[in-house]
Amino acid sequence: MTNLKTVFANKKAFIAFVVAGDPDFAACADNIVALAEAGADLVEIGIPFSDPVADGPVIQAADLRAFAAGSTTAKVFELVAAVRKRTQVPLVFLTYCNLVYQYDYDKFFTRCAELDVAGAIIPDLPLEERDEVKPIAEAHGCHIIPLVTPTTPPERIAKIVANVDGFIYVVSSMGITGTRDNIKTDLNQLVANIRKYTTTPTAIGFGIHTPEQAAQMGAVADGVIVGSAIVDIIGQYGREAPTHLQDYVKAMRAALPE
Ligand SMILES: O=P(O)(O)OC[C@@H](O)[C@@H](O)c1c[nH]c2ccccc12
Repeated sequence: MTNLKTVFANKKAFIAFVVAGDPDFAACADNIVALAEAGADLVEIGIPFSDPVADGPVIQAADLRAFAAGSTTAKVFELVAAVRKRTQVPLVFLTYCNLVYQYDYDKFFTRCAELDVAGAIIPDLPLEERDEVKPIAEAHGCHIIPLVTPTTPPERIAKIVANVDGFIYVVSSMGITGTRDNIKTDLNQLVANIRKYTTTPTAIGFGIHTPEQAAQMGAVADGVIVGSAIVDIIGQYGREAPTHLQDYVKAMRAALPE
């Protein structure tokens, strides 16, 4: 099983997000391989969900393309199996609570372990319910990646990051996913608050799309996460997406601090 520590070892991490099955399963596998080859250190695979409450229009549209291509959780696991024949890039899932619950926690993380998926980001899993699933994930060697937002109070940050490894997802801004030109949160302060309680790496996501932002956010945290900008390239270029994705990832990676 991939140790997520390696993702952050001796470098800032570039983390790319795609929606599984967007625009179809074959193209999605090619896109993930292209992202990995261009230097993405970790790929977040979104499992399409009918009510993606934290997602903006770009990712919602990708979910719809994936559903039109016949996406189901079982097919997403098949996609990962196909991807695993082509790349060993570290992978995590991003999806919502109900989907994992419905698939069955133990079955879900058993499959993850078999396919070397290092964990899951579940944005609607509250801290209060985390113990329902975290021990099961960990029994399979998988991480539950927690999220900290600009309004999370310090006492709650302490609880959220306790006994967590993998990484901490630092949400840059309130609201939903989507590119933003202005990120106003004091992320130095937010990351400093997190680092008071843990040495687990941090990665900032939500809104990041330009090399300038990658440079700025990469100076604050241990990694940056880009979703909507990548999904937008996939939506725009279809089958031609891989070369465009590679150019984009190379430019973003090059902008990250050493
Ligand atoms: O799309 P953005 O603004 O680049 O943000 C990253 C994001 O797409 C990815 O991590 C993500 C997709 N869906 C989410 C739901 C909640 C939190 C994070 C996510």
